[in-house]
Amino acid sequence: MASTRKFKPVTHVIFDMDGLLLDTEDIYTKVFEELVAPYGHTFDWTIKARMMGVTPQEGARYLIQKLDLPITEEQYHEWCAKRYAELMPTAKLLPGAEKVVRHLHKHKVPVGLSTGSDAEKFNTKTTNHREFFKLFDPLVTCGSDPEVKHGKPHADAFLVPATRFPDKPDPAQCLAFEDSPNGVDSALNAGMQVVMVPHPKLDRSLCTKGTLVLDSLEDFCPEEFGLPAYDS
Ligand SMILES: O=c1[nH]cc([C@@H]2O[C@H](COP(=O)(O)O)[C@@H](O)[C@H]2O)c(=O)[nH]1
Ligand SMILES: [Mg+2]
Repeated sequence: MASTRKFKPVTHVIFDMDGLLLDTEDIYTKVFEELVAPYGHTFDWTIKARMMGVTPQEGARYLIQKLDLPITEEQYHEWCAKRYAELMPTAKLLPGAEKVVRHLHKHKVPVGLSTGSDAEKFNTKTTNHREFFKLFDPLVTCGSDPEVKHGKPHADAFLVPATRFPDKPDPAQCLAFEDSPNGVDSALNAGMQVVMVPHPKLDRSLCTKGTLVLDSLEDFCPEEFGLPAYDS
């Protein structure tokens, strides 16, 4: 059979979370629009594209500085935490997320996760998806993991999870899935191939560096990266 493989074969997979597995980016947009409006600012996709994927600490520093907000980082985090608690548990899994993760897990493909979030916010977001997120090991929350010194777009956001797989794969054996430019940069800096599944509203000129760019996880063909094909 003609090889359906189009890319270098991989043996391990590391998924991003926000905006890739979990539909949280529109919630983030809503929270940040509410945060900046009282100061006469709008939270637009130019700013959002720069923030997606970074740790909460980085995000706070960036937004306060970029819009010269008259609030402290503590006030930013306090306000956001309150709105996340109210809104994030309603986040649904994105189309195709469950299918691809359960398929890889069933075929014993090691599946990890790396999110810019910290452990506390991760728990809030996954309130209604506890069983599903047990499928990921290793699971790295860059915002609170002492080994992650920088986080996305730096390589450590993907190198740290790669080193935590028991069989210690070479980063080139790992395939990353991301929705943000920072996340794609992080995976590429780590020497990994990366499938980008960008938000419909993300400027497509920022989506040119992914090994493969898809509109949805539902369009992913595992065999193109040497992974087990879906059972027909
Ligand atoms: O509009 C935004 N979306 C997302 C983030 C940040 O990106 C992280 C999502 O990371 P990831 O996509 O790697 O799961 C969130 O924890 C948050 O810190 C942000 O600052 N602003
Ligand atoms: Mg993301």
